[in-house]
Amino acid sequence: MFTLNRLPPSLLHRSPKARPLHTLTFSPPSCIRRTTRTSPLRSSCSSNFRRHQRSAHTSSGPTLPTSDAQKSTIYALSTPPGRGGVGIIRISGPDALQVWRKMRPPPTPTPTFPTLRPAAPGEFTRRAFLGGRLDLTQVEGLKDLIDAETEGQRRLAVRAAEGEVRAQLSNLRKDVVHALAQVEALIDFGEGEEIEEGVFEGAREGVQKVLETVRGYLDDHRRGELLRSGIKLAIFGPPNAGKSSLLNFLAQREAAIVTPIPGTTRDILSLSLDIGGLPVIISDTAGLRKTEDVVEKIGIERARQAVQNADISICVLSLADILSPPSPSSTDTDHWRTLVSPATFFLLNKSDLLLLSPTSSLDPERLLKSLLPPSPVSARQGTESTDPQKAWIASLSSGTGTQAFLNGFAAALNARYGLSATADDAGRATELNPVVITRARHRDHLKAAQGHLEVFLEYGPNDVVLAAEELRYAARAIGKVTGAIDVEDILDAVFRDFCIGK
Ligand SMILES: Nc1nc2c(ncn2[C@@H]2O[C@H](COP(=O)(O)OP(=O)(O)OP(=O)(O)O)[C@@H](O)[C@H]2O)c(=O)[nH]1
Ligand SMILES: [Mg+2]
Repeated sequence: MFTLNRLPPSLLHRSPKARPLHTLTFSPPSCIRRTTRTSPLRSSCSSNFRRHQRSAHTSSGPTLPTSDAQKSTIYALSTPPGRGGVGIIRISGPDALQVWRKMRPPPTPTPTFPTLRPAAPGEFTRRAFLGGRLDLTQVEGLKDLIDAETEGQRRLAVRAAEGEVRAQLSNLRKDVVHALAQVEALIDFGEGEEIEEGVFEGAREGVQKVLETVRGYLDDHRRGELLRSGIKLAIFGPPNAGKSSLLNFLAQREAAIVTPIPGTTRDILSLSLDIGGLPVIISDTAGLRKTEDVVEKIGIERARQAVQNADISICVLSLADILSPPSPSSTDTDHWRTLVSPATFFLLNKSDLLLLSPTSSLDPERLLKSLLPPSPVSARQGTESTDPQKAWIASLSSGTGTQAFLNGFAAALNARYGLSATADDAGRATELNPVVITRARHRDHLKAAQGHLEVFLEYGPNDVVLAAEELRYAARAIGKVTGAIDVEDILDAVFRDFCIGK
C-alpha cells in the first residue's frame, strides 16, 4: 500500500470530492504470483499439453494466448465515494508497478498507459479467483461480508472469506482423491502383485470417514443458509392477544395497527430485524378464529401458511384468557393449537390484567404444560423435562417481563441458529456440526458427493473400475463448491503415494 500526495486526474475522476490523502494499492498480474508445481515424477508423465507448453517457452514455438489479466491493467476507487475518510485506488495488472512509479512524487506529467482501463464490477476478485488466490467460497464470503447486516452474518462471512470453508472442503476432496488414487492403482496393477495388500479396504475406510464428515456438514439445521437469508419467524395466536403489539415492541416502532377490536390485523406484515445478532424476518398475522367475514378468512388462511412456512414461531396468548375457564361454546382455543410445533415459543401476555407482582410464583413453563399435551420424549422418559425455556410471561403494554422475554428469546435463537451453538428441534443443545454450507448450491453439490460416496461403498474389490468412477464424481462434486475441478492432481496423488515397481 502506498501513499500519494497527488494523483493524475484520470484516476481521480471517479471520486466526487478530492481528498487530502489518497492511498494506492496495487497488485501485479495474477500470473506473476502463480508458482509452477514441479514434480519429477509428474514430469515423467508427459502429455501433449506439457510438450506444447515446453515448446511455447523455447525459442521459436507457438506462443500461448495471453489472458485478459495478463494484457490489461485495471483500476477502481475501492472506498465508498464521498464517504470514505481516505480515497483508496486499487490497480491490478501488468502496468500496476509502472503506474505507481509514475505517480510517485515528484509529480510527473500525466502518463498515458494504453492497457489501463476502469475495472468492471467484481473484477479484482475475479482475477484473484482465476489466479488461484481465492476459491469460490472465499469469493462468496467476501460478497456476504459486504452485504452483512448483523453480527452473526458478519462472523459467518469472515470465516468463509478467510478460507475456513476452503480448507475444510479442500481436505475433504484431498481424502477422496487419495482414496481414488488407491483404487486407480488397483485397476492398473492388481492387489497382491506390484502393490501392497489391503489397498481397497484402506480406500473404503478413508471414504467412510469422508462420508461421515459430509453427512455432518449436511446435518446443520440449515444454519448457514438461514444466517445469510434471514430466519423466518411468524407471530400467531388468537385475536386480540397482543400479536401486533409484540411486532411493534420488537421493531421499536408503531409498524402494525393495534386496536382493542379483535380481528384488527388481516394481512401479513413482515419486517427484517436483528435479534441477538441474527437476521430475522418477522411476520405479524391475523388472529386465528372461526369467522364468516370473507376478507378475514383469507387473512387467516395466509396466517396458517406463514406459520407453516416459518422456521420458528411465537404464539401469543392472553394470560387472562388462559387462566379463565373457557366457555363451553368457545372453540377458538383450538385454532392456535393446530399450528404449535417443536419450533414454537410462547409469550403469555397481558400479565398486568392479573395484577401479578414481579416476584409472582406463576411459572410460565408449568402453565404451558397444562395447556399442551406432553411431548413424546418427556412422556417416554417419565422424568422432568430438560427442554430449555420456551414460554415467558410479560405485559407488552406495561413493559413488565418484556426484557427478560427478549433476552431469553435471543438466547434461544442463538442456541438454535447461532454459529457457536446448536440445538435439536425441541431446542436441546446437540453436538456442534461446523457451518460449511451457506448456499443451496453448496448443499446440492455436497448431497451429490454424499450419493456417490454411498454408491462407492456398495462396490467390492472386483468392481474397482465402477468404484473409481464414483469417487471421481464425488471429488468433482466437492470441487464444484470451491471451484477446484482439476483432475490432474489425481495423477499427482497416484505418483506421490505409491511405490510402483518396487
Ligand atoms: N392490558 C393489556 N393490554 C394489552 C397488552 N398488550 C396488548 N394489549 C392491548 O390488546 C389489544 C389488542 O392488541 P393487538 O396487538 O392489536 O392484538 P392482536 O393479537 O394483534 O389482535 P388482532 O390483530 O386482532 O388479532 C390492544 O388494545 C392492545 O393495546 C398488555 O400487555 N396488557
Ligand atoms: Mg394484530
